[in-house]
Amino acid sequence: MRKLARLPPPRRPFRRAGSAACRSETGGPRHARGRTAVPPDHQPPEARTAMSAAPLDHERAHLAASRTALRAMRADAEALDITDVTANWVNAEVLQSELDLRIKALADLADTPLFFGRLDYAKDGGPGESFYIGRRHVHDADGDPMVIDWRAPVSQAFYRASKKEPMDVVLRRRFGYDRGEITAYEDEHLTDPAEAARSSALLQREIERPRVGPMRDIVATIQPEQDVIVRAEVGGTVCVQGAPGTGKTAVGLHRVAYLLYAHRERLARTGTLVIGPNDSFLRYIEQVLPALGELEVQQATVAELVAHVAVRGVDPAPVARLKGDARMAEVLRRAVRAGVTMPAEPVVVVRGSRRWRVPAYEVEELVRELLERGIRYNSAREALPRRIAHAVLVRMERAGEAPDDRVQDAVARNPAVKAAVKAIWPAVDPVKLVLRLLSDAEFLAAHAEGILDADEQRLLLWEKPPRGVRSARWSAADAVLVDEARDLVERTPSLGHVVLDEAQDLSPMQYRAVGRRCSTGSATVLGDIAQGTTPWATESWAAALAHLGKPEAAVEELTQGFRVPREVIAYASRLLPSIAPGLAEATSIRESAGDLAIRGVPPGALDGAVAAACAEVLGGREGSVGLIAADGRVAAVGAALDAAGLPYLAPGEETTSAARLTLVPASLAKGLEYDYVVLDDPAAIVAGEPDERTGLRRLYVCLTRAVSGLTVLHAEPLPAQLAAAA
Ligand SMILES: Nc1ncnc2c1ncn2[C@@H]1O[C@H](COP(=O)(O)OP(=O)(O)OP(=O)(O)O)[C@@H](O)[C@H]1O
Repeated sequence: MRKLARLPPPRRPFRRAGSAACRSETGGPRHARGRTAVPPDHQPPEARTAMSAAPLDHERAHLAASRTALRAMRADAEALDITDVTANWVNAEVLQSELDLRIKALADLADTPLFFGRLDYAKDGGPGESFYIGRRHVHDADGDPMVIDWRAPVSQAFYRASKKEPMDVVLRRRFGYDRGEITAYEDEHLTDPAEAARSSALLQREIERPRVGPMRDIVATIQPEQDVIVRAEVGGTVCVQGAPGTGKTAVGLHRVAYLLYAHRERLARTGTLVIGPNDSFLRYIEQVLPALGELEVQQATVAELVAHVAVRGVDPAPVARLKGDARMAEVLRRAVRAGVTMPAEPVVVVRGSRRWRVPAYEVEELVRELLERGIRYNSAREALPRRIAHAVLVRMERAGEAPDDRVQDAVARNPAVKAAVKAIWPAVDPVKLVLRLLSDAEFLAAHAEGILDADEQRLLLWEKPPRGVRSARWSAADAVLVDEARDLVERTPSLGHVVLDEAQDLSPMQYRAVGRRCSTGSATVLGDIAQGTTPWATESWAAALAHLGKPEAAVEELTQGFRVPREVIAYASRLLPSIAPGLAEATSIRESAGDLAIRGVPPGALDGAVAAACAEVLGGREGSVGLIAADGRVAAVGAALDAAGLPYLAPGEETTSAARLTLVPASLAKGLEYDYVVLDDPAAIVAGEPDERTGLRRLYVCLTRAVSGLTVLHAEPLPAQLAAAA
């Protein structure tokens, strides 16, 4: 935890009340107890035979017993008296807070199924062991498992076993729930050649459940290709390229939960961090890990990680792009060491009646050696006095003295040595250094020579140099430069694991900033090249991973889409040839037709039409509704909603069954999803960005936020790439 102290204070610990009720209220169709939740005519014969009451009663009894066992585990934890086992109050405090976390983690959430699956194995040709798979481990009074944690090795087969590779499983059973009660189950006999492979209706129902509130966990329905990423080794960095809605964020969060389970001690020491693009996104995802019992994960934006200066300025795109260029790292490296000056005078140390003289050329050798070793600036600065002291000690020994370590320490602290070190290796303030680089043309030229051309150097310089650190209008990219300079001076502590979401938007210098926070750990890098909407967005994962310092990372691709209906993703994918020519269109597990409506309206009638479309959707459908509009149109459509008497939320505010409409500026739509999306004026969204490709990418992001349907309204002609589809 010490290392985490360098991060901004823990953000909203993963806690929030109020979503549970709304989840159960929108938990899908209601069915009588004991009946499967899947309409009978959609069921294969195997599922229908599984509807008989007896097995359901058996499973419900196991659920009730598991709940009782969980309550007993919690009561045990609450009853623990730690006064006798702790040596002092500090230990007691630490132990008590761990205990409190455990008690919290053992809470039984009434509407969250304690287990969602069952695995049966065979033994000697007869029935063998069977395991219930759930969100957390539950054991009975004898310590025998009632429910196995989904992250345990045993549970892997639940996600990966198939007819082709049954992994010794004879039966996989999935449970359907309604408000915490088992209402259905579905069996797959993996070793039965007569049973045809089929897709799971329960799985489909779970995936298609209307969305309200923050992101949910997907433990019950993780897909085999996702599971491979979730359970990848902690030592290696994994990069996931995936089209919108393929589950990248979900996979990243479940990976953290998995790693904390499999390597809890190590990661508790070193820490884990989830990095997201903005605050609304972080609020949207913040409940997933607590729902999985993980409360100790930090989350931050890149801007928060590098908040060493107050950011008040905005760079024009070409300037920001240049400041984010990896070449800036070399300019900074040179500038940080610029103050190192070779000595002109010997160092003379007086001790008692003797004077010891280390000639200038010998001190220079020591300095050069430290420079070549490439250690951090301050480490070298700390090492130099000891090196000089060592040179003095050698002379003492030659003169017949027998100095010990204490003498070396004393010499290193001698005023003459200190003064020499101060002159040779002066202290560097990273903020002042960057300030000087951006305001002093000569200083910049001296260190950028051969790296940046004259035009680039001009671009970097502030038009009017600020008077000091406080009055400077620092930009977001400047803060990253300061972070780099700080790391050159003193090593940034590394965490055990970092999940970097929406990674495609980072500049090379931002990748470096994230990379130093996992330099001795590993990372999960998630993104989609087609959704890159910054002027410096990465064009290739190989380049991004190299800047991150993890060039060896494996790049996996997810192509199965869980969010966007087929018709909508096909429409949005019309943009792909213009925005990311190499990328394939995502598939969709959502088949239903009629999810897409494109409506042209007369000029002047757009605002009213948009409000009317929102009212129509709110009246006719359940789930959340997102109205996405170009940032410059938000005020106008907001006024239209007000006029129509439609209250709305801002992104990141939690939707509930009573407040389902959110007005989302296009710039904040990334990573979010809404059950139904009304999209205002695509042309304005494109025009809101500095260039057409970025505009089309922004539009691609906005078009792919919908879970069950999308209505596009436009008064201006649609962008040519979309018009073809319309
Ligand atoms: N295996 C799964 N089972 C059920 N739902 C899933 C599964 N995988 C993903 N989802 C759901 O699909 C939706 C999209 O997932 P997610 O936001 O993680 O996708 P993404 O790839 O990060 O999208 P984007 O690129 O748009 O940010 C979420 O609601 C998520 O819960």
